[in-house]
Amino acid sequence: MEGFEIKITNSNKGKGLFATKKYDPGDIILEEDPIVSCQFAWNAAYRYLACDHCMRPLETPERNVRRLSCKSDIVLPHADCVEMNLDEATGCDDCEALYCSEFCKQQAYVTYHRSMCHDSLDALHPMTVVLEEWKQMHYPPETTNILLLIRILAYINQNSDPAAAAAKIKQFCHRTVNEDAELIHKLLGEQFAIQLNRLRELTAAVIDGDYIQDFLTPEGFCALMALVGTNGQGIGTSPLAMWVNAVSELTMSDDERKQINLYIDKLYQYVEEESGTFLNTEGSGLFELQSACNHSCSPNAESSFPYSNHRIQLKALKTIMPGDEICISYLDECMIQRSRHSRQKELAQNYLFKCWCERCTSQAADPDVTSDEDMSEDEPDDVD
Ligand SMILES: C[S@@+](CC[C@H](N)C(=O)[O-])C[C@H]1O[C@@H](n2cnc3c(N)ncnc32)[C@H](O)[C@@H]1O
Repeated sequence: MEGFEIKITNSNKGKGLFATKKYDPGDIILEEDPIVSCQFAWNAAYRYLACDHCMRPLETPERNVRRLSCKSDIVLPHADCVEMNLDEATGCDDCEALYCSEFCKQQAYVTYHRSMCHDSLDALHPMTVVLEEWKQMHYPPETTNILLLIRILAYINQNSDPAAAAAKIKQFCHRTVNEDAELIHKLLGEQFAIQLNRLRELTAAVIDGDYIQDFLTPEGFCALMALVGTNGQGIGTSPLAMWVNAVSELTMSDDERKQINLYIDKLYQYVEEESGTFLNTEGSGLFELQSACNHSCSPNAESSFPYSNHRIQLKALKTIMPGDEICISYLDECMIQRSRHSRQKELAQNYLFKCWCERCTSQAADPDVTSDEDMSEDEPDDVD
């Protein structure tokens, strides 16, 4: 590892990512492909077409914007500024999995797909059953992903050193049995114990192997679900965003630029009217380095997916000095502006931890953040 290391922060936050050199704003800290990733089941069900391995969109920006806005007559200008290479797309010979390239098809096959491949038209196949049942338990937005969990198990099974692969997975952030159960309760709701057991049985019917037995016991499966819930990194790609980025790079006159920006605003308005905020090809992945990155309400780094696939990039937002902890925000831009009380509530509810970042623990007042919404919340706010 160059420029950073993973070490224990303190007993409240566990491990963290620390700089070993100076980074200036905009510097790339790391880039990484996930151990495994996959698209959310609901996202795929709504025909957000993506490579089954790297999540690269498999529809053109024009087709994407037509589908999301329900306007079949939209013709995007400068459509050819986005290179999609859709003619390189290829399918698995035995099931319905679609890939953006022969490379992804091979990567998937050697990493996890060989032990999971099934005829997806067979409604009774255990894989189809587990995914259908998962979809009934989870309507978008999804917080975790049963297919990701099965891919993790398949990755262990297919690894040339399965014992080392299992040990690597066990090193991801995990908690006590009770904390895991609390997290799953939160993820699945009141029926969680029954549902968890059902998912465990269905998963065991899909995949089996000597080195994954620990993960298929009731406790082991609960811990694995919690591991996916706390370490699974959301991945989002969008053909429309690819087009918008590519258009912003084109040389044009000020007047043309003004026109195209107005046109883009209009497109997003159409899309929002029909599809709300459900715009991206979404899924999650398990990243070895990125998952060591803790949350801060005053982050010094941010992650993104600049290649429109599952490869993540971590970039400095501020100057980071050697020895500093590198933190991202798990909260969205709007939530991060709100008071300590609101942020803590959101993190406790959706991520099940009490935030020990510097902004939350500092005694200094932070008067910039009280919004009307904060003030109308149940408790008086301890404005930071
Ligand atoms: C993706 S992991 C980050 C790495 C983790 N600290 C570890 O030891 O592996 C996310 C978990 O780290 C902990 N965490 C992250 N940011 C935190 C913060 N600001 N305060 C307290 N705990 C935090 C929480 O337990 C959270 O579920």
